[in-house]
Amino acid sequence: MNPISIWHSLWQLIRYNQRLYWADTILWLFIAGLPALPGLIIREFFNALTNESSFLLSIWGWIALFLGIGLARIVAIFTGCITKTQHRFTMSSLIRHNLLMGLMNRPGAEPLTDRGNSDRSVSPGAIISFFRDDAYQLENNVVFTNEIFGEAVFAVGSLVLLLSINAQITLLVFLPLILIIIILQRISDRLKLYRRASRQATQQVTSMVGEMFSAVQAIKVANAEESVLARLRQTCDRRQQLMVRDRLLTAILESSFENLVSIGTGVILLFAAWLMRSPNDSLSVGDLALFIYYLSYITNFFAFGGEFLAQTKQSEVSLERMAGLIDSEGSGITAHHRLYLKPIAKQTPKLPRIQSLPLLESDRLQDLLALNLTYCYPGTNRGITDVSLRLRRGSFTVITGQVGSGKTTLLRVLMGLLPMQSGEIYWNGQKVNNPSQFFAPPRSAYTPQVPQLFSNTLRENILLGLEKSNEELEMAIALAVFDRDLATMPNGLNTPIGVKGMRLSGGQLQRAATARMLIRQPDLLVFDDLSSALDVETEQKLWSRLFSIHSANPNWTPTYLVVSHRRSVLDCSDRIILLDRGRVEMTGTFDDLPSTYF
Ligand SMILES: Nc1ncnc2c1ncn2[C@@H]1O[C@H](COP(=O)(O)OP(=O)(O)OP(=O)(O)O)[C@@H](O)[C@H]1O
Repeated sequence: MNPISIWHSLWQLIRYNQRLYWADTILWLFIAGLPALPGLIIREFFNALTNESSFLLSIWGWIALFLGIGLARIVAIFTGCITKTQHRFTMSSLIRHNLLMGLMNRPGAEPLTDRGNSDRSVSPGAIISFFRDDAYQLENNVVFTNEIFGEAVFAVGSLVLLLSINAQITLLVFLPLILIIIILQRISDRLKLYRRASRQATQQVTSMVGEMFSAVQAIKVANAEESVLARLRQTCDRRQQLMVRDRLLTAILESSFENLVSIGTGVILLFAAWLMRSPNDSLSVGDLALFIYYLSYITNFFAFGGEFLAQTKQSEVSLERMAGLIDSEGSGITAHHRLYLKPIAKQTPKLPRIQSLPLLESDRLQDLLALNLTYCYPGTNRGITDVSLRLRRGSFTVITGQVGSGKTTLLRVLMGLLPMQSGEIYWNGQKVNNPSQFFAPPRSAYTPQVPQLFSNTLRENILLGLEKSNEELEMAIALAVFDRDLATMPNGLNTPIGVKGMRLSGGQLQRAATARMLIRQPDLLVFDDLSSALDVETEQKLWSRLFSIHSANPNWTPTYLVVSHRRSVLDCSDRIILLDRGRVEMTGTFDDLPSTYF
């Protein structure tokens, strides 16, 4: 994988909305540049006092001129705030969008890891620090570029002006710059090291808070409140130390740059004063005033530039972290995608409709072949090895085996939810190169042992943004044997089901997830052990409704792949795959199962 270039990434971000970027840049040029005008006025004013200027104004004229410039700057600042806010929001939205898309495109059951941190696993709680802090860091860095651009333009202008007044003194301004560059070079590794450590410490805290909240019951049952809190305190203390170290280094650097340029300015002015005392001095009082005024433009730019470079080093850490999380190059974080944000003074664009397009006839499942699928969980020899299977259109295949024999792993590898380490999958004879994107509705749908539902209404959970008629919704609910349960809910489909569906029973959760699956009318229906949450009668009813799909709807011929231990399910299967310690022990029918199985 190519190393990530922060400069290239910043350029990619700048290019995303160039109109907005340049509008903001021009406004910030005004904001940075308007204070330069008083410098010229000051020169004329002082020269007028010593009769060296032909630009004569009354005292009110001078005041009006200053006020006019001040007013223009206020207007520029207000307008600049609008463009700046929009630009900031656009930048962080793009980064967060890409981060989210990267996470969505990963094999869904693979644990999240931080490649930049020895492949340590990242808990869902810790993701916050990537989305919040790292995205913000990059956003800050991009918007800094147009401010620094404005500063640079005026610094160069000032430099030219000062060189024309006195080149000797002007060249002295480069002394602080040289020192700033030396300091930055020496400190850049440490800057990155401290930033990485503080980000990881934040990640540990958010991760622990997330785990604690999702395990409140377990903590209480174990009477472990004190020790969990002590551990949290320890993690927070460590974060505090690392954050202080990181912030302190940044603050020391910033103040060093500012002090360096201030001291440099002092030295230059002393030198200028000394020059003015010499008999062949060519510096007028107005020139000196102008010199003092414009000198700060150049020196401030150096201090600002130093801070910008230090910030860029820290952004490099953020970029590496985010790219490591989604296992992509840095370009994945800054890739251009449409965002549907509200533009300034325009209506918010409409989001595209989510439609489930029917499969082409040629794409419908006729034959699914998986050859030698192998996957071992990281750091273990557990998982599945060399598992092959074949599914024909309309068939009913059951995967069975002892607890821990690899049934769930096999389904996940086949569906692309875990990345296979070796093996091949063919859909109608065509090789499937990216199972995680291929095995999705309307080709296939999967209900895991513990389905994930969201804190929303039942309708939203089943549709997940899909546009379907009420009849289709009702049909999917009836097929999933959820109709009776629904009839007892006063708000029907508009019933909120609570966080992760906690207001539903285990069986209701599983059947709601089944309805979510069926409304998409997939060709391949994959279930992981429905019997874990359903009683025998409900499960039987569910199977009889699922098997009636084709007769009720001849355009839909589902193929079934299920994990089950239940005799009744095994008995009506076309094919059984018996797994043992991650390998296929037997492929056959119910009668072929070894007598020791039951
Ligand atoms: N995330 C994981 N990390 C490490 N090992 C795992 C992980 N998940 C499962 N395993 C191990 O992989 C093996 C297969 O697990 P799997 O969940 O596929 O079995 P299973 O047959 O579906 O079990 P069950 O009948 O309990 O659902 C087991 O030995 C299990 O301990």
